[in-house]
Amino acid sequence: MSIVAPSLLAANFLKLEDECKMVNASEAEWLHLDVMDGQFVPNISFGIPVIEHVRKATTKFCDVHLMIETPENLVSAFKKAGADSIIIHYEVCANLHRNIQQIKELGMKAAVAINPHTPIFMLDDILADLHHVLIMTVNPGFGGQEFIPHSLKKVEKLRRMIDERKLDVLIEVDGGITVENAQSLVNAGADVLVAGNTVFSSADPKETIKKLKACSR
Ligand SMILES: O=C(CO)[C@@H](O)[C@H](O)COP(=O)(O)O
Repeated sequence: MSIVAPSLLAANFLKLEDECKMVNASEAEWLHLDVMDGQFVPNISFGIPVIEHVRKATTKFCDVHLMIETPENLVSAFKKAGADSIIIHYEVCANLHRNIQQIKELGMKAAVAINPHTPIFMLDDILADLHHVLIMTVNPGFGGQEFIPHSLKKVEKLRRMIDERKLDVLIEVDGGITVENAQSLVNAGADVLVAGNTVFSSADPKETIKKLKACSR
């Protein structure tokens, strides 16, 4: 069974409480929260005050994906807002090891995201310090984009790297995940499926979450 993480970016922002209730009542274990700064990615989403409110409405593990520059300046504010895990981008962190330690010292699970152009081997010396790795399967910044097929190979490579070293690191995939392609990602080695539009634009979101969750290796 996979871990499903609905991405709130695709929710109806006028009805966030209802959207959280729907996720609470579903089989999803995580809620994925996309924070964008308009600098690292060409879009702005939501930030700390929204996450503080969502935290009160959700019973799920809050997985906060920081698509921002200098994430280290805001990590403790996101902890206060209720984050359970923080994902920072490999591409913006000159002191990645230090930044990961900072997240862990604050009592959160630490994760690194890599963009479609960043090879898996860049994670070689940080992998053992992570709770999960987020492989971006679209270019970050927008929901509703098409899955980049090459990502499957990256998931396979990372799975091999984790298994060969007998590490306990989860692989999360994010972007263009659908009920149709989810099983192939899980076969390749993914553990956590982030899904925005597939869930929130679905006629029956809870049933869609159930179908994603049923994907297993
Ligand atoms: O981080 C991002 C986009 O930058 C994702 O989390 C999207 O929110 C996924 O949306 P869908 O592709 O599933 O609609």
